[in-house]
Amino acid sequence: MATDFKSIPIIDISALLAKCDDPKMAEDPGVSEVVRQLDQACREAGFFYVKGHGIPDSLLKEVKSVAHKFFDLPYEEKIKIKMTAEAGFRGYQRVGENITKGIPDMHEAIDCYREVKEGMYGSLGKTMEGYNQWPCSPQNFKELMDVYIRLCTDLSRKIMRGISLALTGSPEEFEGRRAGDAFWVMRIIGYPGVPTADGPGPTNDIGCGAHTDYGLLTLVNQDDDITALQVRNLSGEWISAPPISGTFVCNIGDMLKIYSNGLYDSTLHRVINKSPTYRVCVAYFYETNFDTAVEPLETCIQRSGRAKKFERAVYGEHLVSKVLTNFG
Ligand SMILES: N=C(N)NCCCC[C@H](N)C(=O)O
Ligand SMILES: O=C(O)CCC(=O)C(=O)O
Ligand SMILES: [Fe+2]
Repeated sequence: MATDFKSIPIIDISALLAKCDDPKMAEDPGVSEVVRQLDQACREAGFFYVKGHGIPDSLLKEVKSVAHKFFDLPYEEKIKIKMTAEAGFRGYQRVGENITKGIPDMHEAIDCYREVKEGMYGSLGKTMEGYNQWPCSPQNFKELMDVYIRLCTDLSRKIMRGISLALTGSPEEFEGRRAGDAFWVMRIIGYPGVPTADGPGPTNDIGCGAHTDYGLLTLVNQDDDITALQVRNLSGEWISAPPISGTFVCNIGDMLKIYSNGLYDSTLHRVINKSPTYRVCVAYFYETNFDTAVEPLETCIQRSGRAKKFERAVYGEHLVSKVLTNFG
């Protein structure tokens, strides 16, 4: 459950990463300290920054820089990779195309998903079947994103081992049939700056309306210098998550809320770019296996000292229902 947090904690996870695949990791004092901080942040805010994550700052910056270059291209160029239902909702969407709670979001984006081959998940996976669409320009776009996705997947798996220890005492609860074959989503997002006297700008200022994320854990790589991401605390105040160079902003998704029986919540957040400058964010979403049925973990039911709070949900069904409402 979220509390009345006023700021979002920063966690140095290097000690966790160092021992992450060691069978005795749970006994390591450095790991235990990271796990304690993860648990506190997840209970209090559902949001935290991570540093000491091992992904080079130069890569974080390059990913945002190619995103800027893509969004700078003329519309005719960007629309060459237009998102369509036939492509499994992969590709470019223009400003206002994504809908949150009935209101068009003032962002444009490229949506990417783990590949879903024909028939892979039967009728459950049909909507998401397709291949990612990559722009020809900037030239190294796909190669760079492939590397980035691989590193984010590995990092998320390791953070989830820490979260698993915090919730259950075992590092492995989110492996195997739960998330051993993790589905992932990546959104490369651009938020126009506020209108200026001499040019067109967005028609409202909500870059992305209040929402929760869908899966287990999100890694947000946001532009330096613009504060736009806001997180809602228990009293309904919006707390800013300003950029901290070299870090990821991490947050909990709906599937982890269910697994934890509400010990951790998928916190509401939104994006408002009030600056005159165009803002880019690359959000990586680490999810369960596509066809996994998610339900509260027994240890979490016990620890939360109450009955099962959520019904089982199939991640793929949750994703598909979101995608279909996002794009009407
Ligand atoms: N894959 C994720 N988490 N995407 C987040 C997008 C949030 C906005 C979307 N229209 C919504 O209402 O969910
Ligand atoms: O732009 C951001 O900082 C966050 C975007 C976000 O919340 C999302 O895409 O789910
Ligand atoms: Fe989000």
